[in-house]
Amino acid sequence: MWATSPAFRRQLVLLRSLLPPHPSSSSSVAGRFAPASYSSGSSSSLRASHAMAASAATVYEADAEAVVRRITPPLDRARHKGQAGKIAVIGGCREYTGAPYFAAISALKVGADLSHVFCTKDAATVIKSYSPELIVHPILEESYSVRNDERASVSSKILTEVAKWMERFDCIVVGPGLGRDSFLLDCVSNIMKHARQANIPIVVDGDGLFLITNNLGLVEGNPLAILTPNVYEYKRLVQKVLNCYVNEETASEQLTALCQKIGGVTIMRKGKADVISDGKTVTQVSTFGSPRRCGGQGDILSGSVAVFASWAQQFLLSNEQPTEKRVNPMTLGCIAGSLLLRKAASLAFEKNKRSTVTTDIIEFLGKSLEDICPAEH
Ligand SMILES: NC(=O)C1=CN([C@@H]2O[C@H](COP(=O)(O)OP(=O)(O)OC[C@H]3O[C@@H](n4cnc5c(N)ncnc54)[C@H](OP(=O)(O)O)[C@@H]3O)[C@@H](O)[C@H]2O)[C@@H](O)CC1
Ligand SMILES: Nc1ncnc2c1ncn2[C@@H]1O[C@H](COP(=O)(O)OP(=O)(O)OP(=O)(O)O)[C@@H](O)[C@H]1O
Ligand SMILES: [Mg+2]
Repeated sequence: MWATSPAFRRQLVLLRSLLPPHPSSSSSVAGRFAPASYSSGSSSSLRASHAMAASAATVYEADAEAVVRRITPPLDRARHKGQAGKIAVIGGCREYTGAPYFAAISALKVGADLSHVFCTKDAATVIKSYSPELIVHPILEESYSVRNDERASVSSKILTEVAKWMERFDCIVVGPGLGRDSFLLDCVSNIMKHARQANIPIVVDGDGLFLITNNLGLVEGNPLAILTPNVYEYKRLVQKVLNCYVNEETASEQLTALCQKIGGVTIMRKGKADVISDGKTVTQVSTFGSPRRCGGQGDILSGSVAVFASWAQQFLLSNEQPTEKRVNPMTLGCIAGSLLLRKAASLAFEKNKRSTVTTDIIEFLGKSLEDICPAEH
């Protein structure tokens, strides 16, 4: 049984060791963890359901605020530009310019220093006009703009152009507003392979999930890959990988199985609660956000997760925990990103009610982070 396995116990210890000591510190696991359904999400430890004796896919309610506080780097005056993170979004085509913009600007608003967008030429001018803060590379091409006999050379030119930048990025987000053009997706597959070789963490969302669902080799066995499926994207993944339908009664087991079958990846299944697994533990963030389901919230999430995942990696590296004792930084990134989006959505809804849209939520990312983790303390 996973719940009683040494690896499971190690994960519990790791999650605890990352977080600050609990005021009512006790050696018992029960003193530190509580069933997910009892959790307010505001204690200083990660809470779990049914403690150690629980079933294989026990779901933990993360103390997401503690995670955010822990991994967010201080605003150290000695730091230079770039040290708080350089993020790239691969997405943006004729149809979609909002999604890559939301993801890239959210990365900046959360605290990254630089945010790039690699998109098609059609999308680039539009995205630039939304914001001068973003660095926009109009390099992707769709089938309609490339002759058959030019495809190989255009594809290799695109890869060369992105590869020039790749090593500088702390995380890339593949998919928001990417579209599903076959030539463009082939080029993006090459970019993903290159990112993997360079050990760059990668958040796969939107049409990036469409791409990998049909080409699992792009993420198989990659511990630096985070998949953030919505309800449709999850359904497609489960059907493709597990060859069955989504079953809510065995939801956490199914999520764990999905991660294990793909191998090594972290998956955040978005919904009423965001449920996160790396195939070993299952954690959820269920802090209430907003009842508005306007399009684009997943894009904010992917940009935010990219920043937090890179901060979590840095945090764990600089705190020198032995490898076998490390919490998965990708999981921490998902937990933090989910909480921040939900807090911002809640504040935006309080102000705008039914008219709340994605840009309103982005406006509150700063305040939400400030409330949890003040810039000056
Ligand atoms: N403001 C913006 O720019 C925003 C842009 N956005 C961007 O939109 C893109 C799609 O993401 P989404 O979330 O709408 O697709 P999703 O929920 O999987 O599917 C819903 C239904 O639609 C269908 N379908 C979708 N795409 C299709 C296609 N190309 N061609 C054919 N069918 C397609 C799909 O059908 P199925 O695939 O199941 O057959 C399902 O039934 C993605 O790049 C995202 O980032 C969003 O982030 C929101 C804000
Ligand atoms: N039923 C729900 N109740 C509460 N929050 C939800 C619900 N569904 C989604 N969310 C929140 O909205 C965020 C975005 O999830 P959603 O399923 O809308 O993604 P998406 O469809 O990929 O979004 P996008 O329109 O950006 O593509 C999730 O992180 C989650 O916090
Ligand atoms: Mg989406």
